[in-house]
Amino acid sequence: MLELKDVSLNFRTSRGTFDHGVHHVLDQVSFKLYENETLGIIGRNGVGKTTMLRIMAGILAPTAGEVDTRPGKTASLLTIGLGHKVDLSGRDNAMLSAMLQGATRDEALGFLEQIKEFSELGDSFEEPVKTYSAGMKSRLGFTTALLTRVDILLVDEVLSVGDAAFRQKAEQAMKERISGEQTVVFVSHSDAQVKALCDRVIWIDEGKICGEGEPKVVIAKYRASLKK
Ligand SMILES: Nc1ncnc2c1ncn2[C@@H]1O[C@H](COP(=O)(O)OP(=O)(O)OP(=O)(O)O)[C@@H](O)[C@H]1O
Repeated sequence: MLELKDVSLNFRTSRGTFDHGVHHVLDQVSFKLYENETLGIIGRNGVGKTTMLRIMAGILAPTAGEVDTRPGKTASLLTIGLGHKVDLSGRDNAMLSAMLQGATRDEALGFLEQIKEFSELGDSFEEPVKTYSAGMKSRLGFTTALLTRVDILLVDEVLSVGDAAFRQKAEQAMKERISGEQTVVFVSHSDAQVKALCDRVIWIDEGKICGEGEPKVVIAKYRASLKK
């Protein structure tokens, strides 16, 4: 479905702490994403998980290496608050996001009432997003992405926000979506979520893949490494 071949990513930085102002985030990372699987990506803060998702979504170009996506397949990144136009209402943002994720205008219009209902935003759906709390923004972002269809869903930490009731509902909805014919890459710091949702896990550290395979096994190795 999608393959990373020897992908490296460097960021230029003004800080002198990195090698000559270059921060090497990913170093020749290669893996394949298979159709209908849910692949988890785990690792410490700042190791490059979000960066990897952004490369897979085509938002960032790798410094070296290649990303091959099967022709005609769309990948969409689901993150909180990214891309909201804050002066527009929740409804207009939902419409825009749905269309950006490949829905036609008529399809997007058809989604709006479902998005309003699932997100439980009520009358706030018609208010500008700049008046929303973080939890309200996450409800809008999550619901919009949940209801639109993409071939590869790239999910970045979206299940960790919102209040307990919405989180439970979001997890359940994500589970249903994943159990169907959906290819997913899932970044999360929650072991329970990764174990519940993922078929396979990749553990990233120091720019490289440190472990790969069965979620339970890889998570145990990752957790043990943190205690050293
Ligand atoms: N636009 C940028 N310019 C410079 N450095 C960046 C940029 N984006 C990310 N970085 C750096 O790249 C590294 C990887 O960041 P990334 O957000 O991918 O990590 P992460 O594994 O998703 O972290 P977390 O678990 O905290 O969300 C970090 O050290 C970060 O500071």
